[in-house]
Amino acid sequence: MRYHGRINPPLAPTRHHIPVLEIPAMPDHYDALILGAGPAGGGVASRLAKAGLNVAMTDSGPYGGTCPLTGCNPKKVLLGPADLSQMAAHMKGKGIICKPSVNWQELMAFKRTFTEPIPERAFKAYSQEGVTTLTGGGRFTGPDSVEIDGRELTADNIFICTGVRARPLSFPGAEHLIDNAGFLDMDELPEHIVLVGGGYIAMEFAAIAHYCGARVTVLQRSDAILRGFDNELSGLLMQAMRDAGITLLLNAPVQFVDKNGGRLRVCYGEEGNESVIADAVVNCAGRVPNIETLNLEAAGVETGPKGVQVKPTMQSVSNPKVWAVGDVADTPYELTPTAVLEAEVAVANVLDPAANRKADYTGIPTSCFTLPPLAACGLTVAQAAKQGIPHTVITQDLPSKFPWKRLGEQYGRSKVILDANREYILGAHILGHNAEEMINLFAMAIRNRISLDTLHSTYWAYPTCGYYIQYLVKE
Ligand SMILES: Cc1cc2nc3c(=O)[nH]c(=O)nc-3n(C[C@H](O)[C@H](O)[C@H](O)COP(=O)(O)OP(=O)(O)OC[C@H]3O[C@@H](n4cnc5c(N)ncnc54)[C@H](O)[C@@H]3O)c2cc1C
Ligand SMILES: NC(=O)c1ccc[n+]([C@@H]2O[C@H](COP(=O)([O-])OP(=O)(O)OC[C@H]3O[C@@H](n4cnc5c(N)ncnc54)[C@H](O)[C@@H]3O)[C@@H](O)[C@H]2O)c1
Repeated sequence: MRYHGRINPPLAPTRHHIPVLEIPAMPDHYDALILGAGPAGGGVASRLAKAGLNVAMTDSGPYGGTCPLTGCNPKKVLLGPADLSQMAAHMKGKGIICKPSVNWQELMAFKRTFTEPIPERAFKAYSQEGVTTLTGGGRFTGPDSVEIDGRELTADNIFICTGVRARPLSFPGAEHLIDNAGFLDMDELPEHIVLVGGGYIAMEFAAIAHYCGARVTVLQRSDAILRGFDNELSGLLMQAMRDAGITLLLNAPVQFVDKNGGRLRVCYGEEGNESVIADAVVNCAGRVPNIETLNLEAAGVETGPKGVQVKPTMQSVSNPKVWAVGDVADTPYELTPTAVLEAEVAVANVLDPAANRKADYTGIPTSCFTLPPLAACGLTVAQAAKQGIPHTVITQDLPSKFPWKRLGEQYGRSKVILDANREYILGAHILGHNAEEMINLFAMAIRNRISLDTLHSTYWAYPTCGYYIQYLVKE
């Protein structure tokens, strides 16, 4: 029997191309069927196929998922010139005489050299690994059966790896907003851009747009940004971004958006009495799981507001044939490394159910790629206090230390949480140039319980930021 994968409309507007391939004859039953070909689904599919299982994977959009197409990687490419521009601003009067200007069209063309080859490359790579690669959205028809494009497949294990998408907003005029995919693929840099929200995506996009030359307004509905990060450091980041010229408004819920000539009027505040005129408005108001179209009731799969409810083994709490991995699973993180971690855990449990492997999130690092970046790993001070863990906090200002001073950095701070005996690191929080790299060293120390003695007996390259870690863990 021959199967022709159908090209479904992608979830969000995208330029990516789904290859139309003749799929070889395929059975109706698989050892594993995976819905979603992002880092989570791909991680599961590759590992199970390598272990010799009969695996099929489908995606309703382009292969690759959010991270390489509309998330981590394109964002980091756009951040390159923004980073240079920020550095030049800090070095003004210290040897730099002109401000770099960014050619957005050229930058976008460069970004597309990363994103455009991904879907076809990923599709082919999984096929070559022995995965039956399908296209089309999956929809459960029973506890172990899924319909894809009119055809029913059954599997011993079904993996939900469908990710998350921008939260639909309900205020009038919400249809005028673009999402992360739209922002990261804009043909022109708008003169004035409004970002709705105050989390990772809003802050990162604010840094990119501002340092690439746009006027930026962030409208955050609550009284803080970047919840979950250390409050003092996120407050300092807010100060740094405001000083750089970004308008960052707290307690500013958007009430409605309407068209004003060729531009958009964004009305915000409790009564909607305040307004700004913008050329683009971006929905950065959090993410919701892609589960509505899966017909999970047919499979008896329980869900909550954060997605599919799973045991620490990544198995559904209500259907032992179903697993959920990555952003769509109701677990503590929505990050690429944790999607991979969860894929490893689920695969280990499918291959050896007696292993009963559980997801362990100890020492997962995260970085918000703002300018300056804010990175974190392990406990915050508030969490250590709430959990009643005796601890010591060591705070250091970075701009006075050589690696940051030589770059003219004005904002930077580290906060390291040690156990009460000052033997081990419980948490690390860094705001400043290179924070996103330094946090990896803290992650290694926290996850592997490396003692401060060992850190102190390590010799670091001088004069790197890493060299200064020894000073960040002592007063
Ligand atoms: C702007 C942005 C920047 C980010 N930056 C970072 C970063 O710097 N570092 C980091 O660690 N994380 C970052 N993330 C998060 C990271 O992208 C995600 O954690 C990661 O992609 C999760 O992988 P996933 O496979 O679970 O989901 P996804 O990558 O979203 O993949 C899900 C796949 O499922 C498909 N799908 C959806 N519904 C169906 C269906 N019914 N049937 C079949 N397929 C379906 C989708 O088309 C998609 O391909 C960022 C996210 C965004 C939005
Ligand atoms: N560098 C990174 O690793 C990176 C970058 C981007 C995204 N991500 C991942 O993606 C996830 C999603 O990012 P995000 O920025 O969308 O979410 P977020 O959870 O970080 O922030 C959501 C923001 O939207 C606001 N908000 C929520 N509901 C709202 C509403 N109805 N109206 C207006 N504002 C509202 C919240 O107050 C918050 O400020 C992150 O939690 C993170 O796990 C990671």
